Amino acid sequence: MPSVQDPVQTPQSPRVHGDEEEEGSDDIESEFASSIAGRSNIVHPYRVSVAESSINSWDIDSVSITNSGASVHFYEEHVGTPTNHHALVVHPNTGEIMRYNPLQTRPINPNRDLALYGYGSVAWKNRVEWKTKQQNKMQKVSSDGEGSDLNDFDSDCDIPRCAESKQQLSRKVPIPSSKINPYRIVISLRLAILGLFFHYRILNPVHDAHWLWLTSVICEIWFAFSWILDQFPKWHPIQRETYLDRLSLRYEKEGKPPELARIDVFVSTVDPMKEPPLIIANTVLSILAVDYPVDKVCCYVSDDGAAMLTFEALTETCLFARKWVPFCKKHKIEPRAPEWYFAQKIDYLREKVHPEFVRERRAMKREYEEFKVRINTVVANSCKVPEGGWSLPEGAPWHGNNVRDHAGMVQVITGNDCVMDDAGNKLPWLVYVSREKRPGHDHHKKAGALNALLRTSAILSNAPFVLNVDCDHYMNNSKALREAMCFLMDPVLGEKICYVQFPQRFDGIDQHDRYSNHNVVFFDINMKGLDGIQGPIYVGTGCVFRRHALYGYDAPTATKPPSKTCNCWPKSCCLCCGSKRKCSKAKKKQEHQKKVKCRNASKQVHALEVAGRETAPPVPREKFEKRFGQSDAFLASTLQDNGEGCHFDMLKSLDDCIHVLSCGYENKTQWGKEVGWIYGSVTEDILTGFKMHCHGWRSVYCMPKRPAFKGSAPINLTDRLHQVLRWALGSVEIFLSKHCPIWYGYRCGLKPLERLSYINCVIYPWTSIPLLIYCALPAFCLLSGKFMVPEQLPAS
Ligand SMILES: O=c1ccn([C@@H]2O[C@H](COP(=O)(O)OP(=O)(O)O[C@H]3O[C@H](CO)[C@@H](O)[C@H](O)[C@H]3O)[C@@H](O)[C@H]2O)c(=O)[nH]1
Ligand SMILES: [Mn+2]
Repeated sequence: MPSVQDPVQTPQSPRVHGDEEEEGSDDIESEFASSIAGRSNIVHPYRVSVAESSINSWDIDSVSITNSGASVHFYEEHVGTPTNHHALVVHPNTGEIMRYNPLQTRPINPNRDLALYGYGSVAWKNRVEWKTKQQNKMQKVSSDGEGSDLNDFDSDCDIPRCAESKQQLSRKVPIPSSKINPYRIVISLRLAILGLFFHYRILNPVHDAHWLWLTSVICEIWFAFSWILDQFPKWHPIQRETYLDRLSLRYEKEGKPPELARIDVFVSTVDPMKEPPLIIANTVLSILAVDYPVDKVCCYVSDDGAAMLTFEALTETCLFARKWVPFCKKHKIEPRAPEWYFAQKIDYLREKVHPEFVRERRAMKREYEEFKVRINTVVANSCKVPEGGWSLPEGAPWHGNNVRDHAGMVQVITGNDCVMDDAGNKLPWLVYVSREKRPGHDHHKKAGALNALLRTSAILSNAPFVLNVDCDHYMNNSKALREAMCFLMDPVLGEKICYVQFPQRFDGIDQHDRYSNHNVVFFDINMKGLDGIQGPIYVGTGCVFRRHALYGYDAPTATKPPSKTCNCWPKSCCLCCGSKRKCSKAKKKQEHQKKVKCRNASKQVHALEVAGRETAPPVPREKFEKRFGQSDAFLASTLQDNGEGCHFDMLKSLDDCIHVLSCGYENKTQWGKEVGWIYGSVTEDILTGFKMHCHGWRSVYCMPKRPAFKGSAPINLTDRLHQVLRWALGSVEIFLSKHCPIWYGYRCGLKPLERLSYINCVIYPWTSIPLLIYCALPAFCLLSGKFMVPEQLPAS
């Protein structure tokens, strides 16, 4: 029996603002009608198709038809079902109460060209037919023009360029000593005063109120300790500067295909009511329009809500991207999330903008308004879930009808040249993924979702780098990926870097930042300090990872041979070469590794790697399976040369994807323990970054002048308190787990000061206890008539 969802009670995803401006009405029906009038070529969702097709209709009849003209037109009476089986809904336009038959399933937009929904497990279209069509299309595709206008620098002369292309891609910018030294002096002074203070406190107990004195001293010691934990990692902050032009010179040589590394972008969403589709659409659009070679970017959206609304919104987004992406690239606009771009006011006269741009911008703004109307329509329609749930036009039910119990879904919405933009260029891949959910399984929230994406993307695109963003964090700087590559692709320093973290910046926060959403001390001071030690902690979004580090491998050690024998990534090097010869360097390394005491955190990795080298090929499969699970496709991908483009059989890959998305896949594997995002805390981000640092990796904090990502922060007190409480609980979970930085991972790659800062991260919620007690002490003093310091000062 399918679950019954009462459409009257289903909360509606908030409507987007701004779409009423142009149409002069706040009414969905009229928005819809006027947009139809303006754009006859757009296929619109349900309302019209309902009137046209009685088979797929909503079968809604009016209960109190007083003035039923419009509604009768839209909602047809269903005679087959008794009226007591009908559900009641309020008509969005007239406000009258309607009935509709909930037992009918309703397909997603049946009028749209089915190919636009892409290709995957939720596709109803004949797969073979689709494939042939795509192959024909692929043959017609001319080479793509992307990458030529990516950097605006002058083409002065070639010789300096050559020299420049060999230079480092980034550098540390020292913080002027005039700034940092006063800070250090103050810290030292405070430390000295603290010493004197405790000298006095400990040597002068209060004899008639010993417990009062002792409690207060314990609290004070705790405060001093947590202050030290907080200050010391800030001792040596650094800043960094990137050279995007050198990156381009090195990896985008004229006349050659760009050699920039491929990157998979992970966007996670869970609840379309809390994370409205328009927000996700903006994030996805900013990613699709990124300033990076198109065939090097794949965007994966993980939908833990398995919502057809999200899926539909993404297909709409993909349609709009065909116009939006060429516009962004032509005019090099920032940011590439339309909502925020159009929110910027441009003074055309003062900035002397070209009239053609003004015209195109206006036209694009209109397109965007219409896009918003379409998203609103999808949102409005999604509130009327029929009892049988959503269905696909061919009659099969939508897998996600039961959010807690459904099969995995993968749908490549754009990809394999399936969708070109209006300028005739390819669009980056956009893949919709919803992992399998079954009752009784622990799905591990965001970490579980990201691990599922990590496996799926390994099978489909297997890019060596992975960007992770929350669905409400759009890319504010279209060069953000290039910024990250200045570190990760640096020939000297790059190999040791596991991730590049960008600061979290937020829009829409009140002027005084009353809930401290900006977290200035953390993002502008602490993280810079950590960058001077071993690297910033991972904060869950706006972070570009090395896939290899996510697989739980150790950072390359200093004894690593300086040059690679093949064009592949460390560790898997020997495996993927398929060579049986054991070069002397490799032997030396093995011997060295035997001498090195096995690192606590990575015993299995070492075992696997050493075994892998000794017997390559074949790879010791059982060990691999114990670590990564049983998918052949996934195991093969871990050994693949990451520099290669992806060639795969779509049909076979989708089956493999469904396999790795299944909820039992991680059983008896190292996923969430040593591999991928680590489970065991709601702040999976801190834990995951911590494990990487324990493996000896370094991370980098990148703060481009134009903020790389911007997100939405909670702007009401309840949400903010919930968020802060969740973070604190996450820290407590880590503190009480085996991964507590106080005792975990000694004799591994974690530097002592970095450890201090992680200890600070997991210990801070406990400060609430001494704080509470300390605040209560004066009350006790009053009640007991005693005091916590001796009442007579010691005789001098
Ligand atoms: O079962 C789940 C739960 C959450 N998410 C996604 O996880 C992200 C973060 O969740 P949210 O509820 O927005 O948490 P916030 O407190 O706003 O997020 C901050 O804190 C989290 C925990 O430290 C980090 O993971 C985030 O990146 C960071 O932005 C969102 O994109 C969600 O869609 C899932 O995909 N599946
Ligand atoms: Mn969030």
